[in-house]
Amino acid sequence: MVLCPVLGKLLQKRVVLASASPRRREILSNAGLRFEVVPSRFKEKLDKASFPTPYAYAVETARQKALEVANRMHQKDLRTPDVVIGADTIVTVSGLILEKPVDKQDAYRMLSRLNGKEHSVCTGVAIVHCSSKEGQLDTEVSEFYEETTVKFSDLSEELLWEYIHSGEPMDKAGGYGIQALGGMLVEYIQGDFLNVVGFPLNHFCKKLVELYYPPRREDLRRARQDSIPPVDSFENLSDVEAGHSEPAHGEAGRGWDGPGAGGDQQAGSAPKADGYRTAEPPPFPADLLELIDGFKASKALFTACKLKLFDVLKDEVPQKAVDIASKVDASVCGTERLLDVCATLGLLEKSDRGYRNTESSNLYLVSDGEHSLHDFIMYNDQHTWNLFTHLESAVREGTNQGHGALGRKAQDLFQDGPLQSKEDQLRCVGATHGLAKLTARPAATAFDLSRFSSACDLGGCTGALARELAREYPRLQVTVFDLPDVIEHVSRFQRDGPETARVRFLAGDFFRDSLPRAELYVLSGVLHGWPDDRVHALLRRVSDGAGPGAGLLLVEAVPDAEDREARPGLARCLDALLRPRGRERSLAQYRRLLEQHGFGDVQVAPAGHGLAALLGTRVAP
Ligand SMILES: Cc1cn([C@@H]2O[C@H](COP(=O)(O)OP(=O)(O)OP(=O)(O)O)[C@@H](O)[C@H]2O)c(=O)[nH]c1=O
Repeated sequence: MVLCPVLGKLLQKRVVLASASPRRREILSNAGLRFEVVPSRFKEKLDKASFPTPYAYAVETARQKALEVANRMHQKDLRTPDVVIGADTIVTVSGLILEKPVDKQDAYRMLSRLNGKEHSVCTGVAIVHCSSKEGQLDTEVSEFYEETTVKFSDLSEELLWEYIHSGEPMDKAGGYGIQALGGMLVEYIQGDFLNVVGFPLNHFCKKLVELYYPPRREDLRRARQDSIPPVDSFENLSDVEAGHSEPAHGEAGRGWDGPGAGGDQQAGSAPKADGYRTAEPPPFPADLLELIDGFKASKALFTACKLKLFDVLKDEVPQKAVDIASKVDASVCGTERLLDVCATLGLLEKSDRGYRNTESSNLYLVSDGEHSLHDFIMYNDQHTWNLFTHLESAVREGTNQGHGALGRKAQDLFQDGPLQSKEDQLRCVGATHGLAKLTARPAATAFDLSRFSSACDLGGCTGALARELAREYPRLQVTVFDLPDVIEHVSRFQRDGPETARVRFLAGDFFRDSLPRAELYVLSGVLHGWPDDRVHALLRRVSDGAGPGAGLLLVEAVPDAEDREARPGLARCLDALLRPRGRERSLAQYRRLLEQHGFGDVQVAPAGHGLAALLGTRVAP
């Protein structure tokens, strides 16, 4: 029985596996393929340095292995095979290609390099379709590669030698066999297991589908227009429904021993259940597909930031993938793919000379830049990403009570208590700083605050807003009041400027410690993070400390109808559902809060990016 129908396409053909590897033979025969084995005599001695990437080397070696067998069989047998399959597996670590060890010392060197680290296993595969014309061999090669990441545990010398003495490493790329004793060395893998063992069966089947069931021309045309990759599933295919029996060769649709493949399917004219006739296909859902792919784009950005790709590329000089890969300690083929994705997303510029940052990436994505959003991105990767995996239960239960839909886990993510580690704290402070830099200026200039000579920014973090206030109002002295855990990290984010001298930092808890005296209190992005009882407690304290005529400036995201149509508003709307302790409030609710606590004459102004500013004046009690 053949689970993958496309393998049935090969049943009528003379298929040859050009490999001596017992693993490849086993994988393919377990899948139900019938084939002969003719090991290749091609010497694996291509000059590795002449290939732009390790996978290009593996693919070319696979191609040469298969072609050598095809040529030899054609000359000797006079009965040319229909299909010859060649493969080559290599291991790459820190830009170095490892093949099979030549002796035990070599195996030791390889395994020591892999010890405790991640590496890539890449298998190149070539599928050679052969035909004979007037005694001449004609070949058409299709090739691909698959990459899997493997992580080794920290292994002792003793264990490494014990493994080497078992004899297992000697005929295996990288000096180990994941399918046997070597499995014990491996902490985790990402990707196709069989690819590590020596043959990427899943990708092979997909490739056969591509060859034997090519997409209809109209789909190809549309896909090209919309730059959406074709769907690559090999399920639900049968000879009858596909109507093709031979592989297609690119646009030309050339076949080997039958009519050319790749032609259009017969377009029926009967209306289908969805109301469209097959001859008049519905509009291509490009926007929808872009939306479906949205999370991949975010994750690509997160990964590039995590690897600090943008730091490596902050100089103007373009760099090649291979150099970047070694600087970020990642596989060349993986890095190259990620770089290409970043270029497609407009985060990098790609030219013949290599890759380099765009202006905007230099500004926002380099980790130590003044306007860096690196910490904010990392925060999203580590916390928000996880949080959003709970969206379905939050929506089902419709609660943001913390112990409701999300349980303790989500509470931990938004840290009700003290932040867990210094590193976490620093990241949170950096994330807040990056965001505050974006919103500080419009918030500081939403109203004329020149009548105040002192201000206190409660929960003002690194002082991004405080500095903008001090810059805008030359006689204003600003105190930033925040938790000791936050103030501790503030110096990391300070830049020199004439306003610096008028900004001071004070550590304290605004729910417990006495608040500094000031003519203007500022609460920017604070209240939405607290439930009503805490908000009232805080506003009562501010109100008690404020003399008549003192101001209270609130800056908050306000979910009014207009805002919800904008994307940031949408995201915040979902955030609010997921946050365990905070609360979304309308403009009217914030206004009422101010008035309830003795701040009258409330003015409202937009503060940019979906934020609103409210300024109330303390009336005499
Ligand atoms: C990482 C790993 C590799 N291998 C074997 O390593 C050989 C690679 O060498 P190759 O040059 O690609 O193939 P070959 O064995 O020389 O055969 P050939 O195709 O004739 O060149 C293949 O055997 C693979 O299974 C395993 O069995 N398990 C593993 O975890």
